[in-house]
Amino acid sequence: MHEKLKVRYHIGGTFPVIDREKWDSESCNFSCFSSYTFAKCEIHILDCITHSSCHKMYKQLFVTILFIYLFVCLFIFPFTPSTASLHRAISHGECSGDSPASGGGSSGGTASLSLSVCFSPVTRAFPVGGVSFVSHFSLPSLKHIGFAPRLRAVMLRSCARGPQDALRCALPAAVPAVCDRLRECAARIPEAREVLTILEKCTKQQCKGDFPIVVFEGLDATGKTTVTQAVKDALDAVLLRSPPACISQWRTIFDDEPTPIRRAFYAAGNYILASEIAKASTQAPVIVDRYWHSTAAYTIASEINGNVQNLPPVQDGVYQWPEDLLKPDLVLLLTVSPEERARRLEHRGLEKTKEEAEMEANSLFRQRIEESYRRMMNPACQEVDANPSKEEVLKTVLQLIKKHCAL
Ligand SMILES: Nc1ncnc2c1ncn2[C@@H]1O[C@H](COP(=O)(O)OP(=O)(O)O)[C@@H](O)[C@H]1O
Ligand SMILES: Nc1ccn([C@H]2C[C@H](O)[C@@H](COP(=O)(O)OP(=O)(O)O)O2)c(=O)n1
Repeated sequence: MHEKLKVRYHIGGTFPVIDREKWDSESCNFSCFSSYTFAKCEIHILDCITHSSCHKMYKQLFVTILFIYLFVCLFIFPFTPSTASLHRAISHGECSGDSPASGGGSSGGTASLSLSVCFSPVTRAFPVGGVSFVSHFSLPSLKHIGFAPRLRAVMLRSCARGPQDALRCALPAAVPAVCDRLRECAARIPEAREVLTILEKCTKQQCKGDFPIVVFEGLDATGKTTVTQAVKDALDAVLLRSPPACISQWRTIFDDEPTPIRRAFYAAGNYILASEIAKASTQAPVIVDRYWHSTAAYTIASEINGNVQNLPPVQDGVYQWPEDLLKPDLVLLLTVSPEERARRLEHRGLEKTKEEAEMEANSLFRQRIEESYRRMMNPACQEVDANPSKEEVLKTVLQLIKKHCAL
């Protein structure tokens, strides 16, 4: 009964109407993508109610009472939500921490934050447009769904409890979410402000040119650098890599940060890269070494523990390409056997990053990354067996590019 609802929110703007078919009209349950949207969902609910087909008088009366109610809650009750009190609200069932959204339930770390919608004695008394709202929030707890900016930080900490919630928080899959995350840490990490400035300049030009865009993905030492260089030479293409050069000097700083900040950096890198890709694709074919699929696959694999069964189910929203990010024409996933990869890593002899060391020690982590890559959608990855020699891999890859792209 829980439908996944991607909530778009516009604080202070015009509120979109919720598609009421997405609602479970019995209990008014819905799922939202992240704890960020928690407070804002309430706004949608209001909007939904005001746009419902209920009798005009009912509507006006309801809206008036609701605004009085909110006014009282926001200004009469002390507005000091604490992590502890929010936890209390959650554990008392006023909002539930997990749901069977996307079919995962709370098992295997696939639950997402779901809020049982909550409007009170007031809405309970008003069955509106056939939808009777279940009262889950008591009056005092309404202060937790206010509009103060600091509430968002509280929400973020408090609601990111299950692995799936942590995953949603860790993977900012749209420019506003990336910007928010960078802004949140900019006071502590000045480089975040620099990334933001570059990002804000870049998000405008996102229209691709006529030449194809081909992305190469895969674990470390699967041969991406080798093959992308060879393809660039063979096709006289432009070779770009993520994170792009203009921000890669700050990579070591962000690599030492907690996952949500670290991934916000890589996500920002993808959006910045997108504008470089767009520009380059007007001149020549573009070859890209890592892009969104890397950000998503590494985030998912590091936020979920255990074996691949614990990953969010196939078709889950985390595997979707962000709507506001320039799409490539083809994504090739290079895979090699663990033994061959180990041989190549040893042969390459570079110092291992913390993540690479973890990958060597933990083959499950490696498996989770590869499986996440395989589950990515729109565009999905086309797998390439990269075990053979460099020449053979290049030949296979060029054939695939010719087959899928207009060249
Ligand atoms: N097809 C291949 N066969 C054998 N060795 C390879 C092949 N492709 C790459 N290598 C070697 O494996 C190592 C890792 O390759 P690299 O291109 O740096 O991988 P990545 O960019 O994916 O980390 C390098 O030493 C490279 O020369
Ligand atoms: N678009 C990108 C690119 C890299 N990342 C992350 C994923 C991993 O944590 C590292 C891997 O980068 P690394 O430079 O080691 O990759 P190579 O195998 O050297 O090409 O960077 C990302 O999240 N998003």
